[in-house]
Amino acid sequence: MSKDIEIRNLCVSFPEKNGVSQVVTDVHALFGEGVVTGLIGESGSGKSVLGMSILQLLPKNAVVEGSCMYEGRNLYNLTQEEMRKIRGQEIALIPQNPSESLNPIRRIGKQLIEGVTAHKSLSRKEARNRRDALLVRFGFPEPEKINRAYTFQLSGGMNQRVISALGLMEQPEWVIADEPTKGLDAILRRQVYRVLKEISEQETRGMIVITHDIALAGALCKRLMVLYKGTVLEQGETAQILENPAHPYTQGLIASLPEKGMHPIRRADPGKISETKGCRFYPRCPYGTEKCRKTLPPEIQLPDGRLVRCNRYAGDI
Ligand SMILES: Nc1ncnc2c1ncn2[C@@H]1O[C@H](COP(=O)(O)OP(=O)(O)OP(=O)(O)O)[C@@H](O)[C@H]1O
Ligand code: NI
Repeated sequence: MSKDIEIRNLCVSFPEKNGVSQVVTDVHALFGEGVVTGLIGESGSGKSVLGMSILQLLPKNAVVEGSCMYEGRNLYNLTQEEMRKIRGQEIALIPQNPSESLNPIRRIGKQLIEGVTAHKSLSRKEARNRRDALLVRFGFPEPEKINRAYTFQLSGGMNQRVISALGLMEQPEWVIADEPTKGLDAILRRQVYRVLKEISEQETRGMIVITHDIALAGALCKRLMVLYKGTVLEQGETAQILENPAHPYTQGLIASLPEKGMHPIRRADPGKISETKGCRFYPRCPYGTEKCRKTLPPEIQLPDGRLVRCNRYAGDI
């Protein structure tokens, strides 16, 4: 049975007072076994929504259409009971907001072993050993101090690392790490990167890393998916995308990196903002045409294998 995670035709919307707000539109993604895939894109592009959809962790009012196949089952159709068996043990999420996931009135050490002992995947002693070893790997040389602490006594960056350890406690087959290096200084970022790299090579079947940290994505991920306003504009091998971005948005994203001179992507043309039918990037695109304004470009495969959703590669403009 395939341990790939394959998303097809994913659309996610939220009902609003004046209609619906569609935040993910027709996403296809194959997260292959043995591959670390990075999801990159500006704030609000739908990275976390996509990640959370896999584990049915979106709020109840979210409307999720499409399929997410894993081991022959569509995860979007599983009951909460079936989903509970998958979360944490098969596929674990390291969430974006640690403070929402940690209990404010329980000591960190207890929280880290709770899930494992409830699922009986490890004995109490094994669970404590794994917890302490993970804490050391995530940059806490004296784990007993952290174990005794409460979440409010820790900094944002410390909580972020605690939540990474928590996500890995049950030795999941898959890890979805949402901004694992957020709030960390350069040294700790490198440390977290090294641990995730080791874990992806030694323990997991695959990993999805959601990040704004393109350096992290470049170092850790074999493949990248670039999201913009809920659509995937480019996906393929990391080296191809970073060295030779094809989509005008990816080109802009890379040109805005500090090492590339920090040239910001230009703002949306106010006259074009209301265009909603065509390419999502049309209002900001330096190459936008009438065709881009009117229709969502198809996903086009380039000779090197990557997929790009842009009319410039459709061959007829
Ligand atoms: N519960 C919700 N109700 C309504 N809209 C939502 C909800 N959750 C997310 N959204 C909207 O969905 C869009 C995508 O949000 P998402 O959190 O996935 O972005 P993101 O790419 O992870 O951004 P960031 O990098 O800031 O974390 C945003 O426009 C957001 O406002
Ligand atoms: Ni997010």
